[in-house]
Amino acid sequence: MKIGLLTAGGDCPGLNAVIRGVVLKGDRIYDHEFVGIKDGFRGLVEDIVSPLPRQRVRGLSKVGGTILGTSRVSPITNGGTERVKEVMARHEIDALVTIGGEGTLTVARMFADDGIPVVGVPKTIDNDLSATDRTFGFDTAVSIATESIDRLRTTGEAHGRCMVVEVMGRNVGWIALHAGIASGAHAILIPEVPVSREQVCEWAQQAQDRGRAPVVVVAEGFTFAGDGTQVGSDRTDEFGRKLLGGIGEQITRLVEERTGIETRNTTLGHLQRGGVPSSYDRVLATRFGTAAVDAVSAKKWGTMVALQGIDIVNVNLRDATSALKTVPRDQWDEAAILFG
Ligand SMILES: Nc1ncnc2c1ncn2[C@@H]1O[C@H](COP(=O)(O)OP(=O)(O)O)[C@@H](O)[C@H]1O
Ligand SMILES: O=P(O)(O)OC[C@H]1O[C@](O)(COP(=O)(O)O)[C@@H](O)[C@@H]1O
Ligand SMILES: [Mg+2]
Repeated sequence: MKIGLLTAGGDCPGLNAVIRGVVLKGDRIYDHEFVGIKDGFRGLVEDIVSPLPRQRVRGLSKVGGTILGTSRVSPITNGGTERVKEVMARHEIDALVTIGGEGTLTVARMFADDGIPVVGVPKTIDNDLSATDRTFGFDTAVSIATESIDRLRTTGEAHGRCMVVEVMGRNVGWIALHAGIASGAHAILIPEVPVSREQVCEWAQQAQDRGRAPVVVVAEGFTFAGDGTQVGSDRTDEFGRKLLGGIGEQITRLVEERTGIETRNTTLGHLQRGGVPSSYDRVLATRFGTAAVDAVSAKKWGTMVALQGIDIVNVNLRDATSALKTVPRDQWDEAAILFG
């Protein structure tokens, strides 16, 4: 079989490990041939396809980013599945492995519905995909955020300041929750649980009153109770979504104005996505890659590889994309007992 690989959406530590896993097992066990599709769906509609022999994936499991490049170009609004079928036919591609988050996998589902042979691999630092217990990239992002918060705490303590840390998480607060718990934050603010301005200031004040330098971790998609609108700029990504960012700065000013505690904001941004994947993410990504090529070989079209417990399984793309995996309220409540 000739198999086309692409990575789409925001990049994520572990993408290269998946590519390596697919190609190595596909070459050694099934004698498949591989091609790389450049920059996600852009390469599929603009016909940018090149050979992906096993020599190209050497030593890749520890390399950040993606050798294939990524983008947020939509194939649906750029020629649709007819164009995709045309490019696949020109290169005699029998099947696709699409590696991406909920957006990419939604597109993969549309492809499968239209008869394109496709298997999905879930990726996201946000950990917001249903039907898989974990996605690779999340562990790395949480480690980077935790280490950063630990560092911010010591400088905050030296100056007696409140430190606000904005982490990624457009729709869900998994990174904020895990990094916040790991680093002992005094408040963790996530999109799933709007909180009032008064409550945030009260937590900061309580920590200060106990002689601590307050640490507030906020996911970029958090909104104050009653506000509803996420903070971002008027710029949009390639898919037209507002670029988020700025809630950390808003909280910083709020806490300083209302409590008088000197406060600083740090936005971690793309530091959370760059660089080498953790060993956990390398292992998960490699397992996903080798399972994906098994699924292709077994013609399990319209499915996605997933982690359930300690097993890698195949799930229907429809189940994986029907709802986002948000932080359950009781998990946030568990952490909130220690706030302030
Ligand atoms: N419902 C949709 N209809 C058409 N294209 C979509 C849809 N959802 C996602 N896409 C395309 O897939 C791309 C990847 O999705 P995105 O959410 O950006 O990344 P991720 O796959 O990481 O979630 C989007 O930028 C967009 O071009
Ligand atoms: O700066 P970019 O590339 O637009 O990405 C920002 C987004 O990437 C993410 O980390 C991951 O989003 P996707 O998984 O949808 O790519 C979001 O939390 C964040 O809003
Ligand atoms: Mg997405």
